[in-house]
Formats: sequence, C-alpha cells, structure tokens
Amino acid sequence: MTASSETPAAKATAQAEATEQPKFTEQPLLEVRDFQVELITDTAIIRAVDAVSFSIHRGETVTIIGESGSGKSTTAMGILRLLPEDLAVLSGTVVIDGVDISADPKAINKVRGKTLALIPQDPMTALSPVHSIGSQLFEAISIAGAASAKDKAALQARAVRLLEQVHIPTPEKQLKKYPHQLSGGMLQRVLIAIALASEPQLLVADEPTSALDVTVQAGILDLLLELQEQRGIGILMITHDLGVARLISDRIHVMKDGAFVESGEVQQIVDHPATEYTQTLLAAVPVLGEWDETPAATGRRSAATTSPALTQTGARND
Ligand SMILES: Nc1ncnc2c1ncn2[C@@H]1O[C@H](COP(=O)(O)OP(=O)(O)OP(=O)(O)O)[C@@H](O)[C@H]1O
Repeated sequence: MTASSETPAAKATAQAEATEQPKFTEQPLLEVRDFQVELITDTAIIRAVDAVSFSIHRGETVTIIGESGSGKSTTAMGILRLLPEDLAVLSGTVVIDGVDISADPKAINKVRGKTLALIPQDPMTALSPVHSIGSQLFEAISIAGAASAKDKAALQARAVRLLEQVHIPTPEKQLKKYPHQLSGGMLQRVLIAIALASEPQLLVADEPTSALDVTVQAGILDLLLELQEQRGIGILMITHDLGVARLISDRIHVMKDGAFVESGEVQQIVDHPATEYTQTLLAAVPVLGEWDETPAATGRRSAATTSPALTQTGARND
C-alpha cells in the first residue's frame, strides 16, 4: 500500500470504486473523478472539496452526507459550475451524461437546466416573490424548449401537467398565485415542477427538505422517490440528515473536511458505520422506542418520534 492510499480521501475513493456495482453496464449519468474545489478568500485558500470521486446511474440516488461546513454544497455547486469563477478554482473530471464539463466548462450550458436540474434548498427564497407561480413555471417551460413563450395555451397546458405530476391540487388556481400565498411544502413542489420542466435525467437536490416542517418532509421525499420510479431519474442528494439519507439513498458518501471518509451501500453505512464520524451522524437520528402504555408514561416515547420521514425510514430499510 502506498502512502497516498492511506489517506482518508484515497481510502474513500477506493471504497467508492469498490462499491460501484458491476450491475451497471451503461454509462453513468454523472461521473466525478478527483474533483477538487479551492476557494480563494482575502486571507486564505480553502480546499473545500478534496479529491472526491463518485458516480450516479439512471434510477439511482446517491447521497453526500456530512456536518455543516463539510463541503457538500460546494461539491454540488462546483459540479453544476455555479460557483463564482473568481472565487473557486476547480480541478478533476466531471462528466454529465457523456459530456465532459471539465474539458470544456462552457459545455455545462448544454446540460444544466436540461439533462440536469437543481432543486434548491429554501423554497421561500428560491422563487421570485413578485412573479406568479404561473409566470415562473412558464419561463422554465419556454427555456426548456417545451413550449414557445408566445404559445400561452401550450404553456398553460404544460404548467398544469407539471403541477399535477407533483400532486399540487387545483393547478389552474395555483398558477395565478404568488409564492407568499403557498405553504413551504407546496412551494417546494413548485420548485420540483420547475426542475422537471426540462425533463431532466439527473436531479441535484441540495437539502430539499431542511427548510420544511418534519411533517412535510416525508411527502417531498416520497414525491422524489415516485418521480424516480416513474422516470428513472438519477438523484444527487445533499443532506446533513442521516434519517433523510436512509430513506432515499442507494449509496451514501460521508463527507468530512472536504473529503469522503466513508462510502458504501445505504444499509452497509447504516448498519456497519466504519468511522466514528458516521457513528456520530447516526447517533443524531431519532429512533422509535417502545411505546409505554402505563398511565404515568402515556404520551411520552423514548427519543424523538416526531418525523414521519424517520418513521418511514425504518419501514423501508429495517
Ligand atoms: N463563499 C465562501 N467563502 C469562503 N469560504 C467558504 C465559502 N463558501 C463555503 N466556504 C467554506 O467551504 C467549506 C465548505 O462549505 P459548504 O457550504 O460546502 O459546506 P456544507 O457541508 O454544504 O455545509 P452546510 O450544510 O452548512 O451548507 C467550509 O469550510 C466553508 O466555510
């Protein structure tokens, strides 16, 4: 074993490669190799992402999980080339559906908002407050080339269809509303509808439920799973929440200080976490305890049992 292969990043890369299942024979939707992001600040150069490698195939959800500041969002935004060029220096290889973005950075314009779409973190701020839901959807539809900006009937029909696909009731009425008139969960569904306007093959979801109540989170995750099942979409999920990761992922990469410290199938990571860091993330996930029916204890469960997402997590994976 060489010295470099003993570093956590090198070990995680080897582990990630070992867990890339041979079952996939087709080209991955996303292939990331030795990806690195250095952020240039006034006082220092920060290596926010340090040689990460992973891939996502059709119909797969791959999650990057880690504590705040571990580099998850910088990885996702770097792949999407959404970091300011004067701040971020990128290296390594990123191939999206066969298009090598690293060799030709302008090529990202051929895939972003087309093959690949982003579901942002906070639905309250991601939409324009001064434009109706309809006009924001119409814009996404015409940019995607699914209908001409002049063909109002086609835009309306497509927008209604998209809202139906994300299970928004009375879509015609909702199109006339403004973001402040909808709940956070409904707004997140609108953002997913906007992302779907281009019929993407790959969704990048950056903490898509972290701004939502736990009662709403499960519905959004269910929707993502449903869309994936129907369309075979690949999903890159970014989260700090192992409960969310357990529910939705096929594979998990655990990130710490810009590098993957552990990679593997969801069940392997959850049942046999190899690092103390992952064990800490696991310990933060509430588990269902025994229900104590004695009068003194009625209404009290051990640990937190509030999140339907976490309850379903157990149902799916346990
Ligand atoms: N604009 C910036 N200027 C300087 N440093 C930054 C900037 N954005 C991120 N960083 C640094 O890069 C590192 C990775 O941050 P990043 O936001 O990717 O982490 P994260 O895991 O997504 O965290 P969170 O879950 O809180 O968003 C951190 O050390 C952070 O301080």
